Amino acid sequence: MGTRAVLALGANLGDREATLRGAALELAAHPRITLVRASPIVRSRPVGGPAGQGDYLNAVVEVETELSPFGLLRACQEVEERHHRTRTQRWGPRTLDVDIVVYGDLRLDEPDLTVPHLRAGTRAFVLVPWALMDPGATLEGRSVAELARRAEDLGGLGPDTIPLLPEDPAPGGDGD
Ligand SMILES: Nc1ncnc2c1ncn2[C@@H]1O[C@H](COP(=O)(O)OP(=O)(O)OP(=O)(O)O)[C@@H](O)[C@H]1O
Ligand SMILES: Nc1nc2c(c(=O)[nH]1)N=C(CO)CN2
Repeated sequence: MGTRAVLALGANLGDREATLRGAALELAAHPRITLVRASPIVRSRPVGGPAGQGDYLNAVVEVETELSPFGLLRACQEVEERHHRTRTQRWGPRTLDVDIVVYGDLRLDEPDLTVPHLRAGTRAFVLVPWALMDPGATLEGRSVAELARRAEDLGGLGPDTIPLLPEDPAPGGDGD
């Protein structure tokens, strides 16, 4: 029995939809990661960072994994790396971010890994798709849907959504 974890995906460069879909499928293809369910994609204005960046597409996925927290971080970074490689462009804004939002009930504060993710509880671009995927979800005992309502908004974008996966897994997710 693995651990349930929630991962946040974000992209604001290139073919953002294709990047998010590719990332979800690559995570699902990992031998020690099972994709349980996925949120729809939401659009949001960039939070922080330099001015003039394009809008983001964000989504979250729930996975079950036998990887350790650092093993899962590494798997996320491998997926990021694959999408950061742009042969024609110099280093620029990233095409893909994959963050660990929660890993079971674990609390960890290491130099390279903090879970739950430090800023997840205030980021609408994480909380809104998470609540859409799992209306009953909690983050450190608090309702994710409630946190999503209290977070800063998506910058005037959304709530129109785009499916992340061609065919969403059945509600509840554990159809095996
Ligand atoms: N929960 C986490 N998920 C992913 N990376 C994390 C986490 N906690 C700490 N990190 C560390 O953060 C680093 C990634 O920083 P990065 O430059 O991607 O931050 P960012 O995505 O720009 O900002 P933010 O952390 O606010 O999302 C990684 O090297 C990783 O070691
Ligand atoms: N809307 C939005 N803003 C961001 C995002 C993101 O994924 N979506 N990621 C960031 C760095 O992780 C910084 N700002």
